[in-house]
Amino acid sequence: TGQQPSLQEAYADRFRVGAAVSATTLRTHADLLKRHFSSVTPENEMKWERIHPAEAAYSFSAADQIVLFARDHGMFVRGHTLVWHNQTPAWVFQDDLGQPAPAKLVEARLEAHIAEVVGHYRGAVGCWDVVNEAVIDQGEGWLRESPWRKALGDDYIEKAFRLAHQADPDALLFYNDYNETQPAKRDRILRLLEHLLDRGVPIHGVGLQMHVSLDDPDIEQMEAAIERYRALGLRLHVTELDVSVYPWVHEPDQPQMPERPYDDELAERLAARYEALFALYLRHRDVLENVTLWGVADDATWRDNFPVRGRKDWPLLFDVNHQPKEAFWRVLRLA
Ligand SMILES: Oc1ccccc1CN[C@@H]1C=C[C@@H](O)[C@H](O)[C@H]1O
Repeated sequence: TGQQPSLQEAYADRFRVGAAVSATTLRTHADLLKRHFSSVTPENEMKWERIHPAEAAYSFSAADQIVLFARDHGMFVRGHTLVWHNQTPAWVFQDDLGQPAPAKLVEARLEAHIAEVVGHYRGAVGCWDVVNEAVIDQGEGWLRESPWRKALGDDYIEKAFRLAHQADPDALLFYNDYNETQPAKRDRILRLLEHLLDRGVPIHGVGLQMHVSLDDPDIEQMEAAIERYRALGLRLHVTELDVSVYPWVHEPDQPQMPERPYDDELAERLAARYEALFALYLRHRDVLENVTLWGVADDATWRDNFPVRGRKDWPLLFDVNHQPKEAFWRVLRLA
């Protein structure tokens, strides 16, 4: 990476360029991380199932490694994520007989978790994805029927934000979601954000996951959504950008595209897509402060197992040998 121009230096006066990391990729991808990124997000190490595996047991060591690496290299840290319906252990919602725990017990656990985790990283984590994916994808409702909502009702979201703010008044607090530019879901997210803002809830930004494919969603749809979110006066972060070379098939009964090789045609289509995405982000750099990719290189991407387990994907800026792809050069030249 010595001779490579630095991506985060090229974008330094536009927005931070970040990457999701694990305690492993901290080592295996260290050179690329140090050279090209100015923000890191623990991909899994701060999720409830990892950091608070049992009621009386917190496990900070893996996330601490990431936070210390970031501190050593002057990188911003995005905390991910305090309240989510996935990767949260069942004990949180159960009493000691394995029955659904009463609301007061679940609320006490929420309070303890946020106080302990946000308190532990106070001054080291610059912002938190306080609540992840609380809004439904399809259908007529609004909020997802998550274990949190079942136990605590709709205002678990407000509670989580207020608890996080109490634990670290200086941390910026974000709501994070995916399919966030799809108009119907966008409008449900906007309804939630307006509800929180109207109630004076301490929320500072919206996290746009931007898990996209080569051709969808289109830039116009994304820009229309960005215009709506920024109109609320919130900061924007792109939090989990990756560009799958496969179409996003939502319907479980629909066939998924079979694995395809990463050839020159794909390399060019991916490069053009990344160029269009970063041009969009640059148009909104006055409120878009952080663009984080959900990984560093194609040898370590969650997309190899979602939505199809074992189907190789090629969604990031560096290839399986940690070399810059055409997409990297096109993004760099845009700065
Ligand atoms: O949770 C989902 C469900 C369906 C589609 C996409 C998502 C995206 N969900 C993201 C992806 C990977 C995880 O590591 C992140 O924590 C999560 O925010």
